[in-house]
Amino acid sequence: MTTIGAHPPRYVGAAGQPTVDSWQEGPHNRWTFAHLGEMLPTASVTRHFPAAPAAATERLDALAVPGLSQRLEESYTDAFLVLHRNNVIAEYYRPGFAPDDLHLVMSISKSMCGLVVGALVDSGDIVTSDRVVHYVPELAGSAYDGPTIQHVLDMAIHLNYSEDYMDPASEVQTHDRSSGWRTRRDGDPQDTYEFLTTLTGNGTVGRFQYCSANTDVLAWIIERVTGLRYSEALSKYLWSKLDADRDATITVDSSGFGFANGGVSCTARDLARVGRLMLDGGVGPAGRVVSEGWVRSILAGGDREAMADASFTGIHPQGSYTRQWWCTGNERGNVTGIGIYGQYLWIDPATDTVVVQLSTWPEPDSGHLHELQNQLLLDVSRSLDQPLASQEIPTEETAQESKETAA
Ligand SMILES: NCCCCCC(=O)NCCCCCC(=O)O
Repeated sequence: MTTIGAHPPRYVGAAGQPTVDSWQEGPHNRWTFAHLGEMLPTASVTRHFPAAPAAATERLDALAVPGLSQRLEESYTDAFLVLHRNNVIAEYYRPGFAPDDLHLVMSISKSMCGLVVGALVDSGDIVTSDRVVHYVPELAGSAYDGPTIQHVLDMAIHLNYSEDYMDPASEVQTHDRSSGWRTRRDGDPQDTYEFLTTLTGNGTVGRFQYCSANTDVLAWIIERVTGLRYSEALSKYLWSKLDADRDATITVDSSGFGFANGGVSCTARDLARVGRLMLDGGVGPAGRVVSEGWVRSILAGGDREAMADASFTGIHPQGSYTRQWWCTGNERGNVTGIGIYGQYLWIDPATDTVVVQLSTWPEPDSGHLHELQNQLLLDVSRSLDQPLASQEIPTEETAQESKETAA
C-alpha cells in the first residue's frame, strides 16, 4: 500500500484499500466481488466457443494495395481495419483472433490519456502552463518539480529513465515491476505513484525524450483534479463517448492505479472510433470529448526542433510529438498513436481515414518492422486518394457474411 498522498479510493466510502489478503472480507467485498479483475488475474469465459475462426477473416478487396495480405502476415498482424469516412471498408483478423477480441494497444494508451487531459484543459480543470507540482505536490523534489503540464504532454523533460524494454536494469522495467507488469523485487517501489516520486533528471526541458512515466504523471494529475480513479476518468471522458461495441480494460497496480502509459486493451473497431473522433474535430457519437482546437493542435504537429527520436525521424524526417501523439509531418498530415510490438492507430486526414493495425512482433521495437508497417499504412492511405465510388465497397453487413464464410 502506498504511503504517499491521498489517492481516489477504489470505491466510495472505502475504509482503507482492499488488498490481496483482505478483499474477501466485508466491507471490501461489497466492491471487490463485483470488481475481481482488479484484485486477481482473471480469464474470460467467452460467450462463443470456439471464440475465433481457425482461418483468417479477410476483407481487403476495396484496397488496391499489392501484396497486402502477405504484408499483414509478415508484420505479425492480429487485427487490421480501415475506417474510411464512416465505413469499415477493409478488415483482417489472423486465424484465432476474432473481431470482438480485445487486444493490448500498449502506448496507444498514451494517446487516449492525452485526450482526457485535453478534455480537462477545455473544462478549465487543468492549465497546461501550470507546473506539475501545483497538482501533485508529492512530486516535489523529483524530476517533475519544475516542468509544466505541456512539457509532460510533449515528453520534453530530461529524465534519468531508460526506455530500453529488454534491459532488466532499465527504469522502464522497474516501472513495470512497480505497476504489477513484472514480479516485484526487494527494494522496488510499492506502486506506480511511489515509483514516479523516485525519478530524477538534469533539470532541463524542451528536448523530446520518450518516457512512459510521463503519461502516468498525467494520469495522476487527472485523478487529482477529478477525484476519480484513472480507469473511471478514462471511461467518463473518453470511452463512454465513443458508442463503443465493448468495454475496454486497463491493467491496475496494487493500489488500483490504471496503467495509463500502456495498459489499455480494446477491439480494433473500438480503437478506430478513437481515431474517428480525431477526424471529427473531437466529437464522438455520444458527445464531445475534446475541443476542436486540441485536435487541431495535434494534427498540426509538434515542435520539430525538439524531436530527438532517430528511429521516428529515420522514417518521418519532419516528425514531432505532441500531446501524446506522434506526428509524421509528411505531406498527408498523418498522425499516429504507436505501441511497442506493432500497434498503430493511424490517422489520414487527407482521405478522412483511420487505419488500425494491431500486431504481436516477437520483439518490442524493430526498425525493420516499424518501416514495414509505416510503408503499409502510407500505401493504404495513398490507395484511397482515388475515389472509391466506382467500386463496390462492402458494408459492415457484408463483413458479417465474410466472417461467417471464413468461419
Ligand atoms: N512498459 C509498459 C508499456 C510501455 C509501452 C511502451 C510503448 O508502447 N512505446 C511505444 C514506442 C514507440 C516508438 C516509436 C518510434 O520510435 O518510432
